[in-house]
Amino acid sequence: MTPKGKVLWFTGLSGAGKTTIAEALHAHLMKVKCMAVVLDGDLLRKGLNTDLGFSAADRSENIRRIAEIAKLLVHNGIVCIVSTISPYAELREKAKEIIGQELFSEIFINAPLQVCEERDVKGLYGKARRNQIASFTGIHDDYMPPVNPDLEIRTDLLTPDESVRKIIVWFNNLVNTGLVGLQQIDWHNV
Ligand SMILES: Nc1ncnc2c1ncn2[C@@H]1O[C@H](COP(=O)(O)OS(=O)(=O)O)[C@@H](OP(=O)(O)O)[C@H]1O
Ligand SMILES: Nc1ncnc2c1ncn2[C@@H]1O[C@H](COP(=O)(O)OP(=O)(O)O)[C@@H](O)[C@H]1O
Repeated sequence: MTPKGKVLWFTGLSGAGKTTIAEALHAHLMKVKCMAVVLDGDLLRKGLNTDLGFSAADRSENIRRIAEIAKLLVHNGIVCIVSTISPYAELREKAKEIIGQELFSEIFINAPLQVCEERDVKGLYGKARRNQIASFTGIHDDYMPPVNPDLEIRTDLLTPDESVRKIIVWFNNLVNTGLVGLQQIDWHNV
């Protein structure tokens, strides 16, 4: 079968669990010899997207660039785990258009704002509440939850392990029904 990858597009508030789940899922996929990469918005903003801030226009450009990279990767049969807030429905629609509907799955990493704020992994919610950072998603800027995501993970109700397991079960089902053809690494024949 021709390998066809998949873009697993994680969306959710800061602190919802996107990075934690993306890294664990990536580790699992590599363990089972499936070529996978993580594109993390926060990390890309330190390099490729260092010129961008958090205005609506900059978030849109951020998502456009990430979607273009994901498109290149997925067309080479690579599973691409995208981990960005991508707060507006129109941004996620645009990403889906760039990548192509059948290669794109939207995964809502969902925890209520109050839970994310209590976690405050990076201290950013505290800073946002003190107005030390502007346009913070959930505080001064909107987050529009997906209406009909392909999968929703409630990280306030599940442990990180349970969350990753739920995605793996769902993903394995896509593979078994032929909707994803994996690019497997055969280290013995490289
Ligand atoms: N104003 C504001 N709003 C939201 N997030 C902020 C902001 N300033 C900095 N950060 C940090 O940037 C990370 C989000 O980057 P993204 O590229 O995912 O954002 S977006 O999709 O373009 O909206 C986000 O990372 P995560 O916490 O991993 O989601 C934050 O750590
Ligand atoms: N089910 C879960 N899935 C992922 N993270 C969880 C879960 N339950 C609690 N957490 C915790 O929530 C925090 C999420 O942080 P992080 O992954 O950086 O979020 P994000 O990338 O969305 O900003 C971590 O401290 C993680 O241990």
